[in-house]
Amino acid sequence: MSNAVVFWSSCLSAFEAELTAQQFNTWIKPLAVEDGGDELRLLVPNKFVLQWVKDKFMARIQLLADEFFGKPVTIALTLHSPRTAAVSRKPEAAPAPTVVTEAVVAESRPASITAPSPAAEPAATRGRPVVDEYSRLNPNFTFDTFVTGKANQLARAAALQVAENPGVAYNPLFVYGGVGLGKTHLVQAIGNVVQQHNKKARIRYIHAEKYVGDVVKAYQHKAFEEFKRYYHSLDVLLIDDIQFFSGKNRTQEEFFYAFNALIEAHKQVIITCDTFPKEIENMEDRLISRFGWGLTVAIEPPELEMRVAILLKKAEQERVQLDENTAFFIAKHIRSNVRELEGALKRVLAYSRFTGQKVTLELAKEALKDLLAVQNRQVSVDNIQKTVADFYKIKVADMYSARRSRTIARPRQVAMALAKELTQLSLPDIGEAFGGRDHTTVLHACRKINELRAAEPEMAHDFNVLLQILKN
Ligand SMILES: Nc1ncnc2c1ncn2[C@@H]1O[C@H](COP(=O)(O)OP(=O)(O)OP(=O)(O)O)[C@@H](O)[C@H]1O
Repeated sequence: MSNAVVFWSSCLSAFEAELTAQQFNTWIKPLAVEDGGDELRLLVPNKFVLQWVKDKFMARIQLLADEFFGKPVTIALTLHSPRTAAVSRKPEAAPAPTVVTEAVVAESRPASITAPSPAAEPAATRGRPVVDEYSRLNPNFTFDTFVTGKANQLARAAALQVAENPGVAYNPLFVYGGVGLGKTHLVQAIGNVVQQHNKKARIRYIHAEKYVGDVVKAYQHKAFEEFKRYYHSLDVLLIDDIQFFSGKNRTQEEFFYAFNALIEAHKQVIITCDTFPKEIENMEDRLISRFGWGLTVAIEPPELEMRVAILLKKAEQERVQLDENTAFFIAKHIRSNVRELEGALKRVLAYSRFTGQKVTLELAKEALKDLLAVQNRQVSVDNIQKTVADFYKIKVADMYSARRSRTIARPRQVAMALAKELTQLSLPDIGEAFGGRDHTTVLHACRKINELRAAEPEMAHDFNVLLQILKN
């Protein structure tokens, strides 16, 4: 199909205009085009994107293609990515040879860190497992109890795929997002489904800090062989908050071998983290690059309606009647993360039990009075301006100045978006606090920052960090 590239570039422009930046960057930008003779071949990086593009965008692409070429065009969606090679079941598509080489090197590490013979094992530790076999899955962390919204729908869809096809769909699955946004819940939901489908599956959920502890134990007991045997024999390894590996070189090395062994054997690895892989500090490059082999998905802070839905769901689980007005009140005031939202609801329910009164809006206001007072006191526009100026190393005065250079204007927009998110002020009020700017400028800033948060992991990260600082 000649002119395939020209067509694709016009198609990209059309989609860029029609979709949000997040949709465009997630679904359309990763595609490439190839001249397939009689047909047009669209190269897709993984099965997940393939299915989504097929369902949501194919009709539009077909229309654009027929228009461009002036005749009906056959379009083939084809999987094409080094990553898909790494996760394919086919033996020839196993991970790159370097992995095998490095795994072999692991076997011949210095004697001081390899397992001693049983006779050399200290009597006190003989027979004591270096890693306990208990798989700590919380049975309440299921897909059914996980409320879905824009903030987590992609992560949830990917998690479901992995739960249905462990070791095949995306390996590893890397879920990242701020504190208390449901990462642990979601990955444990995967573990629970896999366990239900296969009672014998060896599933290990472990918090990264505990894994570091296991490495230390293996050191102390000179039992790295046992450690390795255990971790390399799993069917599913769920490792939570991997940012805790930062700067822990020996742990990273051990995890590298476990990771390679599992991926090579088509066993599922699922990782959570508080940031995008490339932003994890003091983490070996070879690990960071491997984190991106499968699928990396974000969980964003939930928007208002989703927070309300979560509250209603939690109340239902507690068999408590919660009306929407009260749920909206709580959700409007507790914006930082789901854990805090849950905490606020628990407080309301405890207050209701304690006083023997039904849960009403009045009761919620009373129960959360202290919490909200602290919150309102803390988050003022002044506070936001100062925090953001410190964060980006600019002067606080630039928050109200007329300067328009990018290094000043962008942090100012971030501060405006934070003011919208964290205070009850109206857009004109916020404009006023930023040097008498028009409310449309504030609106534009909020939209722009939301777009950037969706499109650029760095902005999403900065914004979340600032939210956490301001809420604490
Ligand atoms: N979408 C959701 N639906 C229902 N409950 C949720 C949702 N998101 C989070 N929660 C609940 O919020 C609480 C905190 O979630 P979780 O522990 O999974 O967060 P996290 O992202 O792993 O946090 P951390 O970074 O601190 O490890 C849990 O009780 C969880 O059930």
